[in-house]
Amino acid sequence: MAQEVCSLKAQLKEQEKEIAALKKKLSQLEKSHTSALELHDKVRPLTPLKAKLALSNEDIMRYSRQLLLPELGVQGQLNLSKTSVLVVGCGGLGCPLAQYLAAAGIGRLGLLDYDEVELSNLHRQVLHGEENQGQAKALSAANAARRLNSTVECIPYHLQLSSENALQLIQQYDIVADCSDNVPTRYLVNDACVLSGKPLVSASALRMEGQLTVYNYSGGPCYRCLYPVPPPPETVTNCSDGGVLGVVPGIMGCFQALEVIKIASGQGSSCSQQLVMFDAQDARFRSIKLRPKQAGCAVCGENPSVTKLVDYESFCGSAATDKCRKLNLLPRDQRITVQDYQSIMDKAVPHLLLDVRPLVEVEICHLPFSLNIPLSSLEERKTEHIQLFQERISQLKQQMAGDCRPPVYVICKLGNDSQKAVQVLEKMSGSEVDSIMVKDICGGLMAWAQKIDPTFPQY
Ligand SMILES: Nc1ncnc2c1ncn2[C@@H]1O[C@H](COP(=O)(O)OP(=O)(O)OP(=O)(O)O)[C@@H](O)[C@H]1O
Repeated sequence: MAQEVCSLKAQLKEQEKEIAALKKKLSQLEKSHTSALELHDKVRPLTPLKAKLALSNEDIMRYSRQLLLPELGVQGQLNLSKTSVLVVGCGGLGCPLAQYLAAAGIGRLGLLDYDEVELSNLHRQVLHGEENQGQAKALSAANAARRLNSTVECIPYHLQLSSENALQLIQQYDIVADCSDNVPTRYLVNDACVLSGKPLVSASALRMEGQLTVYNYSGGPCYRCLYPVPPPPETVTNCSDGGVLGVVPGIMGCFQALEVIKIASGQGSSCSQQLVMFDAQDARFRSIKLRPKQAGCAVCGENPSVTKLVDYESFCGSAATDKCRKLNLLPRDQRITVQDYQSIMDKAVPHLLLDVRPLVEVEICHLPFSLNIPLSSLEERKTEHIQLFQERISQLKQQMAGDCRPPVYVICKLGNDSQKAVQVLEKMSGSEVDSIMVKDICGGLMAWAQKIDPTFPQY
């Protein structure tokens, strides 16, 4: 009895400790979530930004190292303090951009993003920390910018920029920075900037490369002058498909901040009608002259056909929130679900599992006993890969000891490349390779991770 009481008391003590730790964590979380900034979930009119007539002693101390530059000086700093900038997207580009604009003393910073912070963002979205996971990116970025410089007015917008709100929002700012990652948003921001007469500092980053230009500024072209027609959605790669080294958007976001600061302070940008390209592999910047403003441009030309914002998702054939595009290339009977494949595995039905991802992804994770032949090798009919495939099919045939066609199940990350691989193999079946029965596994390894094996890594 006494022993039982002792053990219960010990358990109680342990639980009290856990409760105290949880209370501490809760209060820290509450503090970080309510830290002074009001999160805007719709567009409201802003009061005009007050122009500073002179720098305070504190301003002089804070900005002394940049005030010493003849290119900036006191007037340039005062100009910065009366400029407002809207940052569209608080991700890989938006974070470094907002950080340097806040540090440099921009007057007002609108930080807009519909998304929340995730663990896979942290390698490049440097204003967010581990404790911000699940928090609105706009709020997390605004809190971080304010910690850096509390004299900057930061306005977090937790909303998606759309045809309904873009003009009202953009009209309230002096300069717009496009830090988004999708084609419909690029057209939307461009058109809204042209219709409101605002300069647009635009950048992008993918893998080991980045690009930057300034649109709709000092008589230069707009995005539509260069790209009148959107690219087919299936040709567009984003960071979650193609990957990106965190430093690359870091460099491009800093470059955007530089151009914004030059425009805001009155020095002007030399990136209008110039495309700057950064190659991280060669550590090289190159600059090419772009075509000038086009008289026939649909939005900034002489007789524009776009005089108000349109439906950009229909125009581009993709949505701004499409994190991963799902293609539907095959009929239902050529596809199986991850549950079907699990039962094939459980019943030990003889088959070949073909993983068509690039080797770099297979090294991150793969299912056991899969054969890796990247889609590109199949498309190019790489001899050594085709031979390897043939060998595995012959082994499978021997194992099956019948005259039916050996089943091949094709898998990739999301179920898009696997469908393309099925189409390639279908064409090869019976002529270039032995006759096979080939099917795609719907949703790929990410569906496997979500529906079958929660311990399988999601990347
Ligand atoms: N129309 C839009 N309105 C508001 N925010 C947008 C819009 N389009 C894109 N964004 C935001 O722009 C940011 C772009 O950041 P980034 O390119 O680093 O991609 P990400 O979506 O965070 O990353 P990942 O693709 O790895 O999930 C994202 O946070 C995204 O939510």
